[in-house]
Amino acid sequence: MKNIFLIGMPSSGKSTLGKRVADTLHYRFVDTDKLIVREEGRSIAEIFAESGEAYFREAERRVLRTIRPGGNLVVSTGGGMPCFHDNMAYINSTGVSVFLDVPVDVLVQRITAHGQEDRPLNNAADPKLAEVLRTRHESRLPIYTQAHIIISGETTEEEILQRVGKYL
Ligand SMILES: Nc1ncnc2c1ncn2[C@@H]1O[C@H](COP(=O)(O)OP(=O)(O)OP(=O)(O)O)[C@@H](O)[C@H]1O
Ligand SMILES: O=C(O)C1=C[C@@H](O)[C@@H](O)[C@H](O)C1
Ligand SMILES: [Mg+2]
Repeated sequence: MKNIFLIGMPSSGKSTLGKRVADTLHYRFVDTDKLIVREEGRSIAEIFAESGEAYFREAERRVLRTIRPGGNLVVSTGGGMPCFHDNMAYINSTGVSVFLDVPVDVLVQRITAHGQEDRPLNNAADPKLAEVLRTRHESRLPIYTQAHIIISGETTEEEILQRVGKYL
């Protein structure tokens, strides 16, 4: 039994699909953004504004290291988590990683449609949102593509289950 980590850009569906995969497999579900918010007693936007991004990235590093191999967990990571410290190496040694590679145009549509008030680095009101996301996607790809499994395009819970099953 292995942990399953979902990684990818903001709004790629890590939290939504991660919960569904966990329910189907009867695994526990962990969302690292939510763990940090609970631990800190404040929103991600507040953490960034009051303590800065470096503080948030350190909290991510710490929370990630509470996850041990073989925990039967589905972990939805924060969008930037794999790209800081040596988090991607830790993820890959602690479970199976799945990169949800959703096109940036789709991310923009989702963020604009649903609003993401608590996401300081992808603000729906930013007129340059598409440009910002495109640049970030490109710079993060070398890390995201270290995942064991890469699923390109909009995906489903079934596809994730099938690809993980085949990989294992
Ligand atoms: N496969 C999908 N098809 C259509 N909409 C989706 C899909 N997955 C997620 N969404 C929608 O996109 C939005 C963002 O999804 P979600 O919160 O799961 O992304 P995330 O990767 O966890 O983002 P973040 O990094 O900001 O936490 C939600 O409103 C969700 O309903
Ligand atoms: O892409 C990012 O760097 C982020 C994504 C979110 O999940 C949050 O972890 C936070 O808003 C930062
Ligand atoms: Mg999420």
